[in-house]
Amino acid sequence: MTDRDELRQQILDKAVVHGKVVLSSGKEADYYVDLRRVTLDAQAAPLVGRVMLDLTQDLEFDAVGGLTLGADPVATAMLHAAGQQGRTLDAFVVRKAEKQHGLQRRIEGPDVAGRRVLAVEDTSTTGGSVLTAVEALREAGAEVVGVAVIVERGARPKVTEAGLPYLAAYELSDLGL
Ligand SMILES: O=P(O)(O)OC[C@H]1O[C@H](OP(=O)(O)OP(=O)(O)O)[C@H](O)[C@@H]1O
Ligand SMILES: O=C(O)c1cc(=O)[nH]c(=O)[nH]1
Repeated sequence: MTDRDELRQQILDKAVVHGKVVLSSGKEADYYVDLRRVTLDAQAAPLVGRVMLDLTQDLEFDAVGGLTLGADPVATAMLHAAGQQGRTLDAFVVRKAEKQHGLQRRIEGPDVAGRRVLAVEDTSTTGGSVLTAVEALREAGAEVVGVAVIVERGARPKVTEAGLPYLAAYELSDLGL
């Protein structure tokens, strides 16, 4: 089995939950893809790193991250997978709001100013979360080269309208949703 097939199976086994849920946008849905159960899973997380690096191989970037919390383990999985391939890739975390104490940073990790960065998400539905991260990254002086998600749940038009390449490892149809 390829990494992509294996990760797809992990998502189906561990992340897809059927039932009424309220989404981040406030909209209701009949199913949820709880990718934290995959990105924080010992067996699945290394697959996340490799699949997402493979997905984004044509983009040039040297740091990866997104809006906390869903994006965080995606970024660190990519950092570790890149290291195993002999490549240096930093990660960062975009806070939902600037920290009020300490260094009062909105983006944590190595500085992103002047660097080419990739914005990631576990899943993107309206694109609101990832575009919030993109805005914060641009404000911090980073060049956002694209957006990559594990599961595309509807955000593609909004992200591409914003002029960014949008890559998804899986479409809902890949998961039978
Ligand atoms: O495309 P959107 O409509 O913005 O929805 C997708 C977002 O929703 C989830 O996070 P959530 O807002 O539940 O927060 P969390 O990551 O802190 O759990 C998910 O991890 C994405 O970040
Ligand atoms: O839109 C969301 O909030 C959302 C959908 C989904 O399937 N999974 C998730 O973590 N968030």
